[in-house]
Amino acid sequence: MEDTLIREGDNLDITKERRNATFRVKKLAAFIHGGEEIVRRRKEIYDAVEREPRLKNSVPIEFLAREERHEEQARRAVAMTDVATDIIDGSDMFGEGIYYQSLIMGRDLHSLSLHYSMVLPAIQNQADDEQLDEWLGPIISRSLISTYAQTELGHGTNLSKLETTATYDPKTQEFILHSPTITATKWWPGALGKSSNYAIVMAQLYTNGKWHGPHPFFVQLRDAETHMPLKGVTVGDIGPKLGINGSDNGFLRFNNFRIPRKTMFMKNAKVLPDGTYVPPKHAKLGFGAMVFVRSIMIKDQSMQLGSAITIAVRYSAIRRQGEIVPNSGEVQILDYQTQQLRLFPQISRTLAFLFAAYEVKDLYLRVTTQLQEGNTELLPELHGLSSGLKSVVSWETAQGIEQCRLACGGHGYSQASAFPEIYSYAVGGCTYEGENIVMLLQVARQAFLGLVKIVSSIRAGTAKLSLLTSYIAEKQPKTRSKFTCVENVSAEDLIADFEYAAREQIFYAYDLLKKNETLYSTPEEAWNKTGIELCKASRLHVKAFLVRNYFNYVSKCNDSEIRPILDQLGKLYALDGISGGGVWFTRRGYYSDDQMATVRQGIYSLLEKIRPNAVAIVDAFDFSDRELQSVLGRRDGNVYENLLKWAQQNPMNRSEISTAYIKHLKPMMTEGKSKL
Ligand SMILES: CCCCCCCCCCC/C=C/C(=O)SCCNC(=O)CCNC(=O)[C@H](O)C(C)(C)COP(=O)(O)OP(=O)(O)OC[C@H]1O[C@@H](n2cnc3c(N)ncnc32)[C@H](O)[C@@H]1OP(=O)(O)O
Ligand SMILES: Cc1cc2nc3c(=O)[nH]c(=O)nc-3n(C[C@H](O)[C@H](O)[C@H](O)COP(=O)(O)OP(=O)(O)OC[C@H]3O[C@@H](n4cnc5c(N)ncnc54)[C@H](O)[C@@H]3O)c2cc1C
Repeated sequence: MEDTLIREGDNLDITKERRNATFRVKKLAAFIHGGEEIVRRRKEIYDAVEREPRLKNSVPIEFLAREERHEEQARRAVAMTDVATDIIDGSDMFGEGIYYQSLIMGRDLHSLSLHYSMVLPAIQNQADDEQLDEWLGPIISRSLISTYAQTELGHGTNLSKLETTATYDPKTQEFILHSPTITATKWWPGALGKSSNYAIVMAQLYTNGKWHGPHPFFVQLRDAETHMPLKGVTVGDIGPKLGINGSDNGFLRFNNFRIPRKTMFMKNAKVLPDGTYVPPKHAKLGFGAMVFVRSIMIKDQSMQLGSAITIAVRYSAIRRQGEIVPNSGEVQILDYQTQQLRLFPQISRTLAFLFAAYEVKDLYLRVTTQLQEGNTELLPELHGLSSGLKSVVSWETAQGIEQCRLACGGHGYSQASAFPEIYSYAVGGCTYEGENIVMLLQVARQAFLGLVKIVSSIRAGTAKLSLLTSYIAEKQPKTRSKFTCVENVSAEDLIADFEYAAREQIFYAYDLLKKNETLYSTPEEAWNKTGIELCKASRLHVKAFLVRNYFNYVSKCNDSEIRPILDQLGKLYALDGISGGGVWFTRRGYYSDDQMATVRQGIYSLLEKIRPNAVAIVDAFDFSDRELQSVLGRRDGNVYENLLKWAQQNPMNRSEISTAYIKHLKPMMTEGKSKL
């Protein structure tokens, strides 16, 4: 990171903000990113990317039409991966990988996204030794391009009802892949339409007349030389989307397409030459690629929210609009209390999500090590943590980005702000890798070792609880929340408040489920009728995790310069959650009306404390202008002159007279004149 973010020629308001900060940005950046060495590496990577001519992003992506964008993103993806090993540690997908990619690709996916984010981890973790030998080389050398083809027109969430079949033929030792209906068409896979010549295909496995559920196969789709689809394969692009239009998300159909036996991933489940099926140690090991992306996307999402809030805070520091005291001059919009309430909680959320991303990364790595030793014990915990975080984080990120956009008024609506790109990219995370509500229901059913199962075992006194769930077994306090005022409240008290709310709702949802089981004829119907309350329980459970994890992470910081800032942001995160959560905290009088009013006072006082440091805090997220790609969020704060430049470089302004005028408007006006 740069020694100082202040330069000659910068906007005076933003410079003053930086000069008045009470801490050194470098220190906070080091804490946020996990140490000085990591920040130093970020700078090294940034410089290397800037030096590399092939990584120059000269075309402003937002002015490109879909096909041009797809082509430009393919060019960037190839250049990025050509030089990656000279610049980053490619094994660190959670850290250097995400950062490096964001510098080059911006907020978009591309021809190689799925190749690296799903296929590579699937091959590393689900291929047997022979398959690994055969597939890993071409994946790494990029002599083939691959994707992950699971979702179909008719089914995405419910994997057990996927319709694509893989029927084993022992005579030829082949599987026959087939799409029996229109709804069996694979639909959505990234880079499937035009880029990939291989795909992991999820298909229902049949051997010797028996069904064994969905299994992954590594399938060649296009000719290695001509890139034409192979006979029996129909493939194409599904068309423009809300975002990620650099990616050719595709459709795919098979017509009795034969593939060799060893194209089925065989580290876990196996089909022997005679068709005998050998089941895996854990039924869901074949879903590992999804768990990987759910784990990695938490950091990506927090960085999207972080870039949105950096843009909004910097812009709010240079934008002057209206007067607080009449005739005393227009104020920076950052001085409005309402603006602060819109923005500062997004700073806290970014940090809470980032610190949670560090935790899920650690768990993912532990589970991967365990799985290599054949131990599946921690898999359900990872499934729960990654599914729950994925849901809550992607939802709050999308809402937070939208608040940042609104907080920038009209300019927030322009592509020059970058908000449309950030939002349309990030909000995809609410849907892909498991629709958020569905994932919350998984949390209720299974996550953190199964909230629902936990409740019954706690009541029976037989619960085996992990660190993430042990609070559920604690007795609800009979007394009120200990909250008296923001100055005195401790991290432990705030964590206790969130655990109270989560515990209350978990037991409430459990009791309702049990009641519904007596009212409805099947447990599944009872489950459906309890769905809303179960989702609320999951959300509160995840929020309690986020608060606990935030304060645990921050407790490692002993630096008197930055610790107060982290404490203020943590308190704001928690108090904003309590104030917004209302009813969850007032149940059984746990929070009184007076306490709630004091919470709100506490928030106002935190906003005031954070205000002088707001620009410096977002500076510490360490986003370069290259990453932000936002005229509003420029480091130098020189927004207005650059908005004008941005508009002037717009291809529509290349000529004074537009074709729309020549073809349509001029004839109309001429005709109008003739009628005068
Ligand atoms: C460098 C920058 C990187 C940034 C990242 C950006 C890259 C983004 C690229 C985006 C690409 C997107 C790709 C995709 O979207 S791929 C398709 C993803 N699809 C889904 O996620 C589908 C969602 N559905 C499911 O996961 C399952 O069907 C569902 C979990 C909903 C149910 O599964 P199923 O019906 O098979 O199982 P049951 O409900 O019967 O449950 C049985 C038990 O198994 C447990 N379970 C389920 N899944 C798992 C798992 N993965 N691991 C461990 N355990 C699992 C489940 O909880 C049940 O447990 P219990 O019986 O104990 O209750
Ligand atoms: C940007 C993007 C990229 C993608 N990339 C890929 C890819 O590379 N490969 C791939 O295979 N797929 C990909 N997908 C597909 C994605 O994984 C699915 O869209 C996602 O899993 C949701 O499934 P669905 O579309 O079937 O939604 P549906 O399941 O039809 O969901 C529709 C609604 O029904 C509700 N619902 C569904 N089931 C239940 C239930 N059991 N209980 C309660 N409510 C329920 C949902 O909550 C939701 O509100 C991508 C999708 C997007 C948007």
